[in-house]
Amino acid sequence: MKTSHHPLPFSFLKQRFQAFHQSLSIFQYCRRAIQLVWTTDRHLTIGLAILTIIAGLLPAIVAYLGKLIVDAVVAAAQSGGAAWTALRYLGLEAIAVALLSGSQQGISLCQSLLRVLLGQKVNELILEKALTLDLIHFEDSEFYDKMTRARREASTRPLSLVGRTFGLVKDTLSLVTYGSLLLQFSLWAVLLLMVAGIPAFIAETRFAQAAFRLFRWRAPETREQHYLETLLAREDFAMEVKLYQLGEMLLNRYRAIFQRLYHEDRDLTVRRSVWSYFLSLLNTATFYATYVWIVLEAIAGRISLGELTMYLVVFRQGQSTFSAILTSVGGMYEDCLYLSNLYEFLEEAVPEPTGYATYGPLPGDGLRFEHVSFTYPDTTQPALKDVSFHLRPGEKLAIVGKNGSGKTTLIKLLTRLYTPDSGRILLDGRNIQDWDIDALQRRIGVIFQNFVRYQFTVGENVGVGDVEYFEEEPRWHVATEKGTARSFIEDMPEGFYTRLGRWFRGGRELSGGQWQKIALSRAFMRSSADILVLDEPTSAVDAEAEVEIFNQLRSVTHNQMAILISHRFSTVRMADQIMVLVNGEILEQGTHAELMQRQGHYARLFELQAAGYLS
Ligand SMILES: Nc1ncnc2c1ncn2[C@@H]1O[C@H](COP(=O)(O)OP(=O)(O)OP(=O)(O)O)[C@@H](O)[C@H]1O
Repeated sequence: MKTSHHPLPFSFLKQRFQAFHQSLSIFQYCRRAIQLVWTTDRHLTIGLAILTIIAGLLPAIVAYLGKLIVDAVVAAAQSGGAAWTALRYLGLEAIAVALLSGSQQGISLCQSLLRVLLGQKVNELILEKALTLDLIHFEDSEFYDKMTRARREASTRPLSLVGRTFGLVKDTLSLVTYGSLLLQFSLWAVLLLMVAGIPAFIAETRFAQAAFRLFRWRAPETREQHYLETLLAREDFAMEVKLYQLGEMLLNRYRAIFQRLYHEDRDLTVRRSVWSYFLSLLNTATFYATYVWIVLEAIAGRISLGELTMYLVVFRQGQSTFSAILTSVGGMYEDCLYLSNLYEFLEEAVPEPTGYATYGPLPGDGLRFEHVSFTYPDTTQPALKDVSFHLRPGEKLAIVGKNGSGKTTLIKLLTRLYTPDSGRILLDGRNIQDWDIDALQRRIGVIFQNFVRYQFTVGENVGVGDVEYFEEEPRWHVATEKGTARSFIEDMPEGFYTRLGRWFRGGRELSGGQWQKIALSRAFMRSSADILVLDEPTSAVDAEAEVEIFNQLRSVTHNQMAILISHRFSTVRMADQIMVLVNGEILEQGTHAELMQRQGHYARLFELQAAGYLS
């Protein structure tokens, strides 16, 4: 016996329904886009709404006036009466048409203004969000893609969505008024009008989904393309790209990515346009079928000549309005998908600030690392293992170790750019995680190896060390004096007001060592800081300048703690404590004399370097 059990169709239907429901839920972004526009500029939004309603109602009025004109003309011609009635209608129609084009112009004016404001607003939102993020986010490529996607498209999408939403309202109003005129002819004609457009709508939505999927998949390729563009077109890369003759190779890579993306794009665009043509044929067929019908009705004398013209206009325009509505909905779907990406980025969870303390229970205790370990996300090898040390106010600590031994990582943990996996870092007896992040960072002046070369003036390049006093020239003087940069700055034609870098007109380039002195001055700018961290601050300066910098460092930082990372043992030896890191672990720790006496790793490296200098 056969049982008629059909689980398949049911689950299939359920699946389709869920997919449909999911498709609809994407439209929640319309509300958010309108909110966004509303908060951007209320007046323009209200103006846009009013003009939209006017532009929606007028076309049907024009069509109706057209009918009145034809009927009045026919009546006047048949009875030989005056032409006044027809001319009056004609005048009214002219006014209505003028109003219609005025309202359309107004809509495009409001939209142009809103586009600029909205683009700025969304970009600001994205940048504000970027400010709140952790360094970990920036190093996460998936997250980075999300941000790139958000920045690339989303600043134009919200307005497009709002424009389409308003367009939809306008078209719907027109359609309802057309429909009520057409209803006098036949309910079937109204239904025909609607049914013929539905396939086009389904096709549009599908293609919109496909386009968005492509856009999402492609984020890494697009990012690579941007990166190649930067390599090829930016001044700081130009020298190496030229000397190694990388240009052609990079350009070929750039082209190859373009070709791949273009082929995918082309396939989708071709398919979209073929479908759209065939579906429009369906519309044309419906139109002519109805045309025949209306003409036959007119010949049979069941409708007037004026009605004939009005129905034809209404049907043709109704049909195009209806497909415009469907296309808007398809386009809105696409916009919403893009916007979902923007909001996904804006709503990315931001770590809550953990601490609020602005001072510690043991002022004067200095800095302590207690069994600190840390592994970078997505890596297995710990970058730091069980690191402990104590640095008292006024003491100088030098860290030495091979490349990749964890020196910079230690600084990143101290400045809370990352959080240790285990162990504690204490400042004035309080865990730095419990400190208010701003208060903590104000106490630390850092220069990293890859410090930023801002394309600002010299003074501002120093000033960024303490934003509170960013533009205070006397402070620039003090800081550059300490950083041994003052003399060469004063030799420049515009002194502290010389613009650095080549991006802007009149910019001047500095040598590597000069830049390093600027960065050093930047760290000294933070006069409230009592921990000074210098990550290879002298790698690019000459030997004489190095001695000067360190004598300076000693004399100007006698109350401050300093952590110095350096590969030059001639400067390292001047520190109160020296720490040797190997694979993230402390191998040796002590003063220069102690470590030399131990005849260990440090002593060996020191002698090796001294021999190098002597030979
Ligand atoms: N952002 C990061 N993500 C993952 N791993 C990292 C990251 N930064 C550094 N590392 C790894 O952590 C280890 C320690 O790096 P760190 O930058 O602390 O070394 P370093 O001692 O400062 O080296 P150098 O002398 O070359 O400046 C290295 O193995 C490095 O590959």
